[in-house]
Amino acid sequence: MPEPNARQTVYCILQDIQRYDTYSDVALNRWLKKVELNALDRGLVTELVYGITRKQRLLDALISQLARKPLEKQPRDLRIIFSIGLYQLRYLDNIPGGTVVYTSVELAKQNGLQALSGVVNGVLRQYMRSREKGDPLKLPDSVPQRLALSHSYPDWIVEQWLTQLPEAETEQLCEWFNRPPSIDLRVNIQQSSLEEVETALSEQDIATQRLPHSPQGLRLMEKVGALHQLPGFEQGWWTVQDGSAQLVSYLLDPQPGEVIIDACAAPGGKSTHIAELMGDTGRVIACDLHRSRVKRIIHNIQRLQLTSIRTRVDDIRQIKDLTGKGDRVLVDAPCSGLGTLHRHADGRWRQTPELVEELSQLQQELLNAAAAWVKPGGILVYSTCTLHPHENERVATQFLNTHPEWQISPEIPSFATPFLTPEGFLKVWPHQHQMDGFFMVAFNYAG
Ligand SMILES: C[S@@+](CC[C@H](N)C(=O)[O-])C[C@H]1O[C@@H](n2cnc3c(N)ncnc32)[C@H](O)[C@@H]1O
Repeated sequence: MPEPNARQTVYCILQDIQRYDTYSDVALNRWLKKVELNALDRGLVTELVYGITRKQRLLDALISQLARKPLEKQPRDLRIIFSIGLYQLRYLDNIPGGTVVYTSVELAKQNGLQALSGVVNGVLRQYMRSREKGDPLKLPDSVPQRLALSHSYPDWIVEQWLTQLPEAETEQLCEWFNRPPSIDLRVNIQQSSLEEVETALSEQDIATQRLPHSPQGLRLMEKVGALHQLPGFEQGWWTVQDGSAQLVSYLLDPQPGEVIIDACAAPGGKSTHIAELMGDTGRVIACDLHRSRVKRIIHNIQRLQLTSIRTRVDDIRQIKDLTGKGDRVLVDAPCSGLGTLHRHADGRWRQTPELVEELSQLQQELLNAAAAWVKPGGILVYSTCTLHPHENERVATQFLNTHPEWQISPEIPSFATPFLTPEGFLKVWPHQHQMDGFFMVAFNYAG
């Protein structure tokens, strides 16, 4: 392998992603551990890998428009070099065009594409020339395709959003998910307080802002390095959890001494929040299908020094002994993650309408199974971090249609008003509320 520098590292990472379908974060972390780069170069590698992964559709369209041969007739590794060059020219204003062309041509020479280095030079220079007359990217007329291409999403995702939002808002949402994600903390009120965490962070010059809807929430206002090195992490003063995910436990509203069952609990973000809200009294039963993921719950419980949570590895559809045992039950279901696309650079390319339908079926089964665990008079909360109605509104409506003894809880907590839909569900839209996309609903058992 040629000498590792930032762009060569990006090339190797994108090759791994392309050849072995590796997740972008997995490939990035593996390579960043392997090569020695300074902080500036690590930042550039991260920006290029995530940025190119997100913008691959747009970059492919540019390559097809600028190169003589269609994309599928070019060597696969050439696409990587074009992408690295074009992404820098289009999005990284601080890197001079000449540097981008030179380093891209060098990449071609060093990676067995010597014969094509002239093509790399030609395509990148052509992009720079045509940009002087306007955007070289040609866009289709149809609204969904235009939005999908110009913000680099698959058509079906944008088409889906357009069924729920006006065009201008859909565009805002597309832009929102292309921005770097913010990081929110949830303060563990058993071990610390908002004020204590704010002070400890500000002593290290880390600015925070309180979250308007989450009483335990703080947003980090600038980029920080390794989160586990921040003050209070080892002592269990806080957990990383987005503001919208924090709302779920408030909707569940657990009371001290109650029995709460968290049906899909790993890695324990909501189970631990529930235990904190109950003052670590009563019992939280945290179930999950995967043993490896349950280990992560246990790890989090230990760090947060909570004693009221018991874990259980099981497919919740097979569990019989919890029937009628829960005062409140949470189903934070596995989902397509379409509300957290800003956190997963390849999320938009990995999901498909078919997978959404499979998930919708599974979600229905999980909700039906967990409903049997609620005591008469109890509460059942269903939540997801997706914005697809087939995983949200449709699952909830189908549940109500097939379970006449359940209704949407008529008591709407005051924090919930901004998110309330006409049907009585709560939906957090990122471009409106500046948080991850989330769906949640509380049901009352009247039986
Ligand atoms: C969205 S995640 C839960 C996140 C968690 N509530 C939190 O806040 O940290 C969904 C979880 O459902 C689990 N799961 C999927 N199918 C399941 C099943 N049949 N039974 C139990 N858990 C399941 C997955 O392993 C995954 O950990």
